[in-house]
Amino acid sequence: MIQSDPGADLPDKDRKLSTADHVENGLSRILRLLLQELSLFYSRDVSGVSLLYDLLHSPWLQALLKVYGCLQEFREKKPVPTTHCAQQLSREVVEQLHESPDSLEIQELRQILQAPHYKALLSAHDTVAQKDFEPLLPPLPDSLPGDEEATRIVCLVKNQQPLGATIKRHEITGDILVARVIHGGLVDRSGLLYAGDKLVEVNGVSVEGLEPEQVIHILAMSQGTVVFKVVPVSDPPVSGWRTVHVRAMAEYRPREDPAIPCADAGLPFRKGDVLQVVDQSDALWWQARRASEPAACAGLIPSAHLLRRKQREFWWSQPYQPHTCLKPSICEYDYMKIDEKCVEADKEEFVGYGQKFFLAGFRRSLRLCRRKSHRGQLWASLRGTGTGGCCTAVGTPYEEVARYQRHPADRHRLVVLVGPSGVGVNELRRRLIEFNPSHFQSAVPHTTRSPKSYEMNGREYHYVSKETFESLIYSHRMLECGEYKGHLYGTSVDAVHTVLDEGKICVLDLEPQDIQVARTSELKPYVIFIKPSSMSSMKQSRKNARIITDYFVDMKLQDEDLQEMEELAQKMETQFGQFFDHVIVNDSFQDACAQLLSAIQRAQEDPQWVPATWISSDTEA
Ligand SMILES: Nc1ncnc2c1ncn2[C@@H]1O[C@H](COP(=O)(O)OP(=O)(O)OP(=O)(O)O)[C@@H](O)[C@H]1O
Repeated sequence: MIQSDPGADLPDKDRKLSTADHVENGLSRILRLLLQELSLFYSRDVSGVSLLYDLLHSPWLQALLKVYGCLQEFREKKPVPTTHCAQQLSREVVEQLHESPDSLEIQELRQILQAPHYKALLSAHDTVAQKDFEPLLPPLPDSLPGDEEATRIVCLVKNQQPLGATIKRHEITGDILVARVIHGGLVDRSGLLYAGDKLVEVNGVSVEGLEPEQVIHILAMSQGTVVFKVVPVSDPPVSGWRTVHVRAMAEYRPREDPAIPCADAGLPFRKGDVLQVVDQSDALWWQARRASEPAACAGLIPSAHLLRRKQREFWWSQPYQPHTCLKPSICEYDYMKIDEKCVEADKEEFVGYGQKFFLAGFRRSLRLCRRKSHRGQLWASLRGTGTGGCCTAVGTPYEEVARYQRHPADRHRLVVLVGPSGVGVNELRRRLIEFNPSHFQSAVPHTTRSPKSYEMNGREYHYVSKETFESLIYSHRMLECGEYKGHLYGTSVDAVHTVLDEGKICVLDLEPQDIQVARTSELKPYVIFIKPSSMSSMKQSRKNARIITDYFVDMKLQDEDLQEMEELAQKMETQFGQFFDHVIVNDSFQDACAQLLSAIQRAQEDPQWVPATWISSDTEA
């Protein structure tokens, strides 16, 4: 039917037409011929042909092809305008029509020629014909004083957003200068003002001798278009900064900072927020936006140096407080006393998938040793944290981060659960492992106490000598450790590796002050904070809950315990929130379990922000 050469099968007459006219109306012609051929099939009722016939016959396609044909024709002809002054010609015609005898046709023609859209059409025609695309600038005056500074007039149309620039007064000259241009703001997007430009006038008002606040007032009062007269800076700053992503390890509230150059331009952030730093050209104030809002206008944040200084000042201004943020345990009540047997006798076996599984790392002695405020001199001295607790008061304010997505062939990331005592960390971890023991597992802890008759080395614990245990601490192979009833207990990095090397996901619970020890490129931990729900719903959901303390097991939760749990959770978040990758509120068990499962899946499969050093050490390795 249709060949690549459309004229090949045509009779001679048509062939001639086809070559002669193909520029003029090629496609319409092909369509017409196609329709002719289709009409044969159409009359024979061949299936699908009617659809094609109707489509090709449709008026819109015909009109489109006509437009296409005309455009092609004019493209070939390269038309030149008959006149460059169609408007003038039209005016003359209208005048002459006034003098002509009146008739309906003349009235109609006059109306057409005087209609605004027709006049606009002729105006556009003349502009194109005269190639008049540039605005005409007035000629420069002949006698320009030699010392006159070149000025620039900048017009900006204000919308609801701020202009996105700050100004300052030059200390010596008193000039009002643009101090900084905020990335992504109106001024930045206009590309017309730069840091260092000198303001001469704002909306026709001279700014000479004015204070920056007075200039701001003029700007605030102006509506719509703002006109600046500026002396441009001789070398506009070139933005050559590499954009970096950082995790805020501290909190910042610009409204409460009297030192910020412009509180409105400040970007508030909380611990753990990931920020994209777009400008570090100023030693004190950087520009950043939230990583989750890449299109947003940037805001001012203190530089790392400045924030560290602020942290130090704040720290010294605080009255001395013993580190009460991590209480050893919940209050004691007169329930069943712990004896040596119940300390060790947690439910550690279960049957799942037709197999018998053993739950290591759930023993009460291990959990109790974690809570002891006295965590051993050796551990404390190696960690440099005294008795543990609020060690991160002054540290790196921003941690550089990068996107990391685990390769399916790589070892799984360690999953760390953290939460105040009694919130349900243990129960959630136990349920997770019972849900799929071939996928989730806990690490087998170490202890210096001797094994009981029914225990097996490497099952309940790795039983080691005190010397071996201490050498593990010295060589930084212990993730956590504590002392209980004169024995050392702890979890080693190697025990975690054993689980990971089996292709499983290792799920640990750690005290928050131990998270930093686990934060290595080797383990790439994903930290989930388990948070208590509101007091009222906890009172409902925890009616049958039982907790253990330093002295009692199966203690019923009282209102004071719930209150204490809530306070402790707040303290943990305030102090260690920067390390939490995810937060789960443990209200209903079912929901919390489902959230835990999906968070772990995301951690292992989706891209996540991790410290940049984890990635660089991977690349170097
Ligand atoms: N969402 C929940 N709804 C009802 N009960 C819960 C919920 N979460 C936990 N519990 C119950 O609360 C009690 C304490 O839980 P769990 O032992 O897991 O706390 P924990 O955070 O591990 O603290 P600890 O380390 O002190 O044991 C248990 O009896 C548990 O069954």
